[in-house]
Formats: sequence, structure tokens, C-alpha cells
Amino acid sequence: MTATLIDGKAFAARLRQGIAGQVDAMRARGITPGLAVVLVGEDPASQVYVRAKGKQTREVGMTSFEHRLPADTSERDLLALIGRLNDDPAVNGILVQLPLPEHMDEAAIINAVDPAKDVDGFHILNVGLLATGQKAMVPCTPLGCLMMLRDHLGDLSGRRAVVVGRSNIVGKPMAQLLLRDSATVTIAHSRTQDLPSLCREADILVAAVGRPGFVKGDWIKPGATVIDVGINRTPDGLVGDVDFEAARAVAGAITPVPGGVGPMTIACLLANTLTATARKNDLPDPEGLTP
Ligand SMILES: NC(=O)C1=CN([C@@H]2O[C@H](COP(=O)(O)OP(=O)(O)OC[C@H]3O[C@@H](n4cnc5c(N)ncnc54)[C@H](OP(=O)(O)O)[C@@H]3O)[C@@H](O)[C@H]2O)C=CC1
Ligand SMILES: Nc1nc(=O)c2c([nH]1)NC[C@@H]1CN(c3ccc(C(=O)N[C@@H](CCC(=O)O)C(=O)O)cc3)C=[N+]21
Repeated sequence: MTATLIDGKAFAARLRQGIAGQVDAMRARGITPGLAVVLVGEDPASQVYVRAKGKQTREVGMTSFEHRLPADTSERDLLALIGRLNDDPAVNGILVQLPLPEHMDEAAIINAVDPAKDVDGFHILNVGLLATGQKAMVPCTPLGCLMMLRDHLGDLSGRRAVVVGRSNIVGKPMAQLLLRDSATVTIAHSRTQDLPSLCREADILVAAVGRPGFVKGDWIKPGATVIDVGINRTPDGLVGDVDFEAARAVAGAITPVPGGVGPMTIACLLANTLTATARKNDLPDPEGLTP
């Protein structure tokens, strides 16, 4: 048996098409959603993402604001910029690209963003709202993973999910979303014992570790749905956290890298910008873009 490929690239293109239609409708009423992306420093990978985000933002008819600051920018100056973006009515979404340079207090920066404009869903208010089942801004990568899981599996309730990785940006919010959909969720990390056996129990396996090919084929339950969040640059090119060829022979469905979770992350960023714009203007949440 060979696993079904979950085509994140195609899914993201459909999502963006729907978003573009909703942006058109908003613009007809005089509202143009705006997304500001802030990049501090010259990390090459970050520059690639920021360029892709700007391009796709414009393609769906939103306004893109890009702020590139030198790596030695002071925290004070960055906070001042965030303050101006918070106050700017043309800006509906703010994303501060991570990682930030060492000398910055990441939490302080994230929590300086107006929670209503926090399209990354990293602000403590949004984290708390998600954890308590209230209307929040939901982190883009886990939201994209959830959309693909629901699309492929339908109802997730009662399914056993294992999330490998407990970061604030992927693992933890992913687990929250799966729990909200009534999956039975386990979060694994570097101290987890006998990870292969744990993974073998998973109907849904999400790998967000940051190590190329970390999840082996024989860790996967036959027929399971595997979501590979990993983005690892190796001499062989871009690879995920799952040993793709081996996993493909066992899993029921799997997301490839590239072309899986990555494109969905950017599409969900646009989705969140649309949601933030709708909420700001007392319009109902856009259909199908919130969990
Ligand atoms: N496609 C996309 O859109 C995105 C992709 N990514 C990619 O996803 C991956 C994860 O990102 P992120 O969550 O930010 O990474 P972090 O480095 O913040 O977290 C990695 C997690 O993996 C765990 N881990 C590390 N080694 C092991 C191990 N040997 N066994 C079990 N668990 C382990 C860590 O555990 P512990 O906490 O114990 O240290 C940690 O919780 C990266 O490849 C990143 O590039 C990230 C964001 C978006
Ligand atoms: N505040 C913040 N929010 C983020 O959402 C955020 C961030 N910081 N820092 C970095 C990570 C990483 N991330 C990706 C986005 C798109 C792809 C993506 O489109 N990947 C393509 C390949 C692109 C390539 O070739 O590199 C794919 O998987 O097909 C990957 C990773 C968002 N992140």
C-alpha cells in the first residue's frame, strides 16, 4: 500500500482563491485588509518566507507592509515600530518574523502586538483564549494542519493523536486544536520515553521536531495520517522530520515536504488577516477559515 499524498500546495491555492473572493467583497465595501510583516536581521530562510508572504498578500488583494530592520536594532526601536503598527488603521495584521536576534526578549515583543492584530496567534491573550475554547487568533501552522486533517479524515473525535514537539508556535497549539476537536492527544518531546511505541499508537501523527527524517517508517501505525511540519535544509535539499519514503509505505496519508504544511502556513496567515479585518469591522467571521 502507498499512502495518499495530502497536497498542501493545492489546498493552499484553493484557500487563497476563496480568500481573494472575500477580499474583493470587502473592498467593494471600502475595506482593504492590510498585513504588516516585520523582519529583524538577515536570516536567509526568513528572507525567503517574508518575500513569499508579501507576494501572496498582494495576490489576494490585500495591502502588504514590509519592515526590514538591521540585526542590531534595539528592542526599544522595535517596540516603537510595533506601537505605530498597532495604531495604524490600515494595518489589520502584524507578524514579527521569528527567530529574533539574541539580544531581544521574544516574549516581550510578541506580547506588545495588539492581540486583535496578532495574526500569528502567539500573544498570551490568544494562547489563553485558545486553551479555554474561546474565540482566538489561532497560530497559522497548526491551523493549516487542522484544515488538512479535517479535510482528509472528517470528524477527528476519539482518534488518537500524538504530537511530537512542544514548542509554543507549533506543538502546543496543535495539541490544543486536536483536543478541541475531541481527539485523544499526547504531546511528546525530548524527554519522552519509548517514543517509537508511543507513535505506533497514533491514528494522527504530527511531527514538529526540527530533525531531518527523525520519525522512522516502523514508528507509524499502518493506515495512520502523518503530518510532517519539519523544514530542514540538508545537502540533499529541503526535507521534513519524517523519513518520507519509509513512512509512505506504511501510512494511510502523509504530507510531503516541500508542498505540504509550509504553503498552508502562509495561506492561513492570509486567512487570519481576513478574520482580524472582519472582526475589526464587526462583520461575521469568514466561512471556513476559523476552527
Ligand atoms: N512548515 C511550517 O510552516 C513550519 C515549520 N516549522 C518547522 O517545524 C519544526 C519544529 O519547529 P519548532 O516547533 O519551532 O521547533 P523547536 O525547536 O522550538 O521545538 C522542537 C521540539 O522538538 C522536540 N525534540 C527535539 N529533539 C527531540 C527528540 N530527540 N525526541 C523527541 N522530541 C524532540 C523538542 O523537545 P524539548 O522541548 O524537550 O526540547 C521541542 O519540543 C522545524 O523543522 C521548523 O523548521 C516551524 C514552523 C512553521
Ligand atoms: N512569526 C513567525 N511566524 C511564522 O509562521 C514563522 C516564523 N515566524 N518563522 C519561521 C517559521 C517557518 N515558517 C514557514 C513558512 C512557510 C514555509 C513554506 O512555504 N515552505 C515551502 C518551501 C519553501 C522553501 O523552499 O523554503 C514548503 O514547505 O513547500 C515554511 C516555513 C513560518 N514561520
